[in-house]
Amino acid sequence: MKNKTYLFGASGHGKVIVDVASSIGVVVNAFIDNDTKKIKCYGLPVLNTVPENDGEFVISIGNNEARKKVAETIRNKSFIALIHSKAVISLSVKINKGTVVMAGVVINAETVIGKHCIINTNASIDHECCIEDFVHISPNAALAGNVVVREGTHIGIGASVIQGINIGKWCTIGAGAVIIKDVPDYSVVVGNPGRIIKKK
Ligand SMILES: CC(=O)SCCNC(=O)CCNC(=O)[C@H](O)C(C)(C)COP(=O)(O)OP(=O)(O)OC[C@H]1O[C@@H](n2cnc3c(N)ncnc32)[C@H](O)[C@@H]1OP(=O)(O)O
Repeated sequence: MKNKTYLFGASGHGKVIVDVASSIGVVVNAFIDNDTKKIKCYGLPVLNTVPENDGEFVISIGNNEARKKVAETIRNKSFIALIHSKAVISLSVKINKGTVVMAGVVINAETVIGKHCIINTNASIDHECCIEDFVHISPNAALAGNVVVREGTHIGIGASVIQGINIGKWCTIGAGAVIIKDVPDYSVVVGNPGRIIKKK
């Protein structure tokens, strides 16, 4: 019997993941959510407990810290990556479990994407980048070659990062920022050129 597929997090982001799954013929059976008021989402049932039986899971929570907490809570489950049929990904790219790749994404040669990442609509990640676990690359963000993004960092919508840059862990890069220098851990950076406005 075919394994069931569950999305943890009945959210707008979850709806987009349902569409990603559908583009590659994967049927999502249900959402799971701690909010007992949620009964249906995007036409699918919302369960309030994690099914005991076997199944394949994706955590459909946009917030990186929250996604990591859930991943630690249900770490014994089997996670799958979901990649939209209209993403263009080099055969030399490695994408780890729990990660979702939306429509229009391009990922070039020898890039490695960690676990439970979100590579959002139309993001462009060039050659030999290293994207660690729980990172979110927002829609229309562009990373040039050899960029490293450490755990839990959020690259905002439309941000650009020049080649060879290292961005630390649990940073937020603001919408539209242009990153031309390395960014230390826990920084919030905005503007062109990017400047640190605070630490988390
Ligand atoms: C499918 C999806 O929805 S994916 C989601 C995509 N979402 C994003 O990319 C959101 C990215 N988030 C941002 O850009 C946010 O503005 C953040 C995280 C950078 C800052 O948010 P906050 O911490 O709430 O900061 P706040 O709004 O108080 O702004 C602080 C200062 O930075 C400025 N600022 C905030 N964001 C930006 C930005 N993106 N570019 C330039 N300046 C900015 C503000 O104008 C303000 O300046 P001031 O002090 O001179 O008034």
